[in-house]
Amino acid sequence: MPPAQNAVNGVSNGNGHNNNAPAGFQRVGNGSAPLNTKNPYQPVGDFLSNVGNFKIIESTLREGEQFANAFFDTAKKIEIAKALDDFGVDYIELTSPAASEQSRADCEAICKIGLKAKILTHIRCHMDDARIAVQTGVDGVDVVIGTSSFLREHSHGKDMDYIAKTAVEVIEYVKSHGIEIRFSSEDSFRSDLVDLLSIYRTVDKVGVNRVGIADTVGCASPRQVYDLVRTLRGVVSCDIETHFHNDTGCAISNAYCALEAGATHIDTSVLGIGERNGITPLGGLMARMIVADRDYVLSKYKLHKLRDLENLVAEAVEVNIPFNNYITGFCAFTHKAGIHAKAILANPSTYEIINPADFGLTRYVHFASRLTGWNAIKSRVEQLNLDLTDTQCKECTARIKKLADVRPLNVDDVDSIIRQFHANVKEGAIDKPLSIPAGVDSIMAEVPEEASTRESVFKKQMQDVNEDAARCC
Ligand SMILES: CC(=O)SCCNC(=O)CCNC(=O)[C@H](O)C(C)(C)COP(=O)(O)OP(=O)(O)OC[C@H]1O[C@@H](n2cnc3c(N)ncnc32)[C@H](O)[C@@H]1OP(=O)(O)O
Ligand SMILES: O=C(O)CCC(=O)C(=O)O
Ligand SMILES: [Zn+2]
Repeated sequence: MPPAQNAVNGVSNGNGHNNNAPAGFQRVGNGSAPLNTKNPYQPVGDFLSNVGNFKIIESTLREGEQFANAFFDTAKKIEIAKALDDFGVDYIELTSPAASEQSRADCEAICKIGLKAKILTHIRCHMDDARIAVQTGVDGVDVVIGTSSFLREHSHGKDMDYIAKTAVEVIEYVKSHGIEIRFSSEDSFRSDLVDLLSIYRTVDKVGVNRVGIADTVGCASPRQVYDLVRTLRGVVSCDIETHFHNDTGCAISNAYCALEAGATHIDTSVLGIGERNGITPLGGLMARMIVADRDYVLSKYKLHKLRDLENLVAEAVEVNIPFNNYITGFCAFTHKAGIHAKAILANPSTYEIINPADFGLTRYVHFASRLTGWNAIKSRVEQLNLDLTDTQCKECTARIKKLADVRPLNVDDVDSIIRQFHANVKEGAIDKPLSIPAGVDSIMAEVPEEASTRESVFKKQMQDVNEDAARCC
């Protein structure tokens, strides 16, 4: 193992977890955390908060199928359902069996696999859909109907009295088949609050298992979410599910605020795929929640399967994983600036709130740039099993930076400078000018201006780092 790995792995956070979490990091919400330990990242919590006790309704096979690029054949749906189940999601939501003959057949097929996760299907608030749904073998039915004036007028044309009457009919019918039932108002945040609370109270009284709040157009802010969920928590006794679109970039924070306010279930999809730019991504939610309650998240979800799960779905819908994706983006755990690199090598908690190892991933120190510093270069020198004094490392770093001021470098360039510098030192010829490493010119010639190509060049460099076993830890 290269010395730099020891340097990083040897750090203790002093809280009894070998997790590189900030000192004093403590679990909250389970009654086991010492009350006198203050954790600055501790969620704002009270007895209604479910930040440390939530369930995931995974909707890649329902909301995700509404993503513009999605087409899942039966085999792919089964593969994704099994992967989600293996990851540990609590529920898997499937497209309405009323959508098409194949949707119905696929729903039945997935119900027969015998997964641990409960299987749900998602239908309109209509007896015709309910009749089809209960025949599929699902564990639960998610019923939805728009309650905002936009949707009441332009989508289904029904008033609140009709909605309440039909909702009660559908709920009682589904319940009579011994199947779990959820009632949700579509476009909840643009609906009248009195209408909303009234319909939720009605369905709660007839024994619905969950009510759902949906930010269908992605307009809600975290504070609005908190307020609505907290108000609803005081009105119904059943569970509260929430569903957040990401049009204005709040899907993860809204999910988190919903849990703080007392919601019990969060809808997700892998990579956030769904209508328009989608909903709360499963991986992003995991990133948020592991910071809030690491023990709970690790006890429920196989986080090291996240990358494969995302790759599976990304391939199925023919998209790339974004470079800045939560957790699995190619530079999510790469540290570049010298100040960061030095501190990371001393203790990863300095610049990381999430431990990549929790997700089976690795952190990297990027040292082939003019922003590098002698500590990063020293670590690389040690990885290369060379011996240079600190003063020599500083001199070598100065030479690397000089070249990096002129052109982009890759790992081979830096290694070549280090090796040549080392050879000169051993020859006693430290002042000998370094020749420009072979290949730099041709590498430069291959680097066009577009950021996307730069990303792929950097990606390749990071792969090289990986292959060279130059991992930080
Ligand atoms: C916000 C969301 O993502 S909700 C979930 C969206 N999911 C889907 O739409 C599933 C895929 N959809 C489909 O396959 C089709 O739209 C079907 C089978 C559901 C309906 O198809 P069609 O009968 O051809 O109707 P179409 O799609 O053109 O219009 C929607 C119909 O549902 C009605 N409707 C819309 N929402 C609801 C609702 N929540 N509850 C009851 N009826 C509704 C509309 O009034 C309209 O019926 P109408 O044409 O008789 O007025
Ligand atoms: O059923 C729900 O709660 C959500 C439906 C949906 O996808 C939405 O409103 O965006
Ligand atoms: Zn949605």
